[in-house]
Amino acid sequence: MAPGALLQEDIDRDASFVKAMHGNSAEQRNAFISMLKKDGQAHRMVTDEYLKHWETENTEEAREGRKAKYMSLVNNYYDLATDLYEEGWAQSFHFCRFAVGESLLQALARHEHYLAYRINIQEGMKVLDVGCGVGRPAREIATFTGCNVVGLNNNSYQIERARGYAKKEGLADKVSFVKGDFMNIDFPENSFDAVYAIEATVHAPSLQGVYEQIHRVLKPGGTFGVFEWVMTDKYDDTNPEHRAIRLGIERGDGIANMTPRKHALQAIKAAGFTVEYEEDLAARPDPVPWYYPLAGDFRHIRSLWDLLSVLRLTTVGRVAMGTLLKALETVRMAPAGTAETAHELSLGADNLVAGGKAGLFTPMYLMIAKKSKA
Ligand SMILES: CC(C)=CCC[C@@H](C)[C@H]1CC[C@H]2C3=C(CC[C@]12C)[C@@]1(C)CC[C@H](O)C[C@@H]1CC3
Repeated sequence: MAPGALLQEDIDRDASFVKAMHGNSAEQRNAFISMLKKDGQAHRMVTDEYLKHWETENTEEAREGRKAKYMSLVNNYYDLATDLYEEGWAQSFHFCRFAVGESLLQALARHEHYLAYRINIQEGMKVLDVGCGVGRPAREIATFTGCNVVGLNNNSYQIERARGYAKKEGLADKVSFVKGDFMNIDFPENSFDAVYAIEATVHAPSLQGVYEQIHRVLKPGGTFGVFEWVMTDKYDDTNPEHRAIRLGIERGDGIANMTPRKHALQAIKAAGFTVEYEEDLAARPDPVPWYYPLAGDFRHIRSLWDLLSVLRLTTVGRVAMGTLLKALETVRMAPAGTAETAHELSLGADNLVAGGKAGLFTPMYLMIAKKSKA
């Protein structure tokens, strides 16, 4: 089956799972309470569905299977992970560089401002955010630049939460959210002045496919900027340890197929873009590495608040969270499968840190690309 071609049964099953599982929990602003308000049986089914994608071995054939099912894989993943992300990290579902003494929230916002600056977003522009999560970057960039952002996302639960936050923050006239598949973007060609994607297009079954869609909806002369998740040039596909890290990241982060950096660069060019700039920002000699909160490196902590936030993200903090969730599951206060999901995310985090430390993986391969004027 061609990437982007979806099985109707997957779409229907996803829609009924979402309705049954989330109920009205998207309206609850506190993510931890949202997590407790899921339907237990539906949550268990979605957890099992997600884990089923990983029953096959670490082969390219198995990846082809996951690529064909990317939509249910990614939707299952975010149906399970969204509340945990918000609770344990922030409403910005991405990594960032850190300046010395900078808090996580400051650094996340700065990373978003940097991309907006690199693609030259100006006041009043119409901008597309591809894979917008619960919309924190869209709200930040709209506020920072005065542009109007449309967030595209295929996860209904995230869309509902994104709309709720925009309304609450009085930004509903500046940002809007549309449910849709980034492999088949449902906007006319030449619709947007600029497009950005922050750590989202890695979920696509084909980078060229998603970049082609972005190219189509971007106005001639417009700029696309992306922070891509890729394996770096140091990654050796014949090395079993490297392959295990790649698979661990894919499984822990809802990714059907993560590709090497060179492939991403070829894909954006093949999609019709002229690449103006490309750089792995993780390769800069920063004093504080991007993975420090997950690695629990206490040398970089500057305040009590930093300590409290980072403690929760370390292996010990993650195990403590898993234990709490298991206890809540036992007394039926948390839906079945919550602790298992937290465990999967935690294993993924260990692989992200291992990949980051070894320089095999980057979540911030920056590409700035233009659509020609003609
Ligand atoms: C999946 C993609 C493409 C991007 C998301 C990047 C990050 C925001 C996440 C990657 C690993 C995540 C983990 C958590 C929060 C969000 C991430 C950092 C937790 C800390 C959430 C709380 C859980 O108990 C443990 C998670 C570990 C992984």
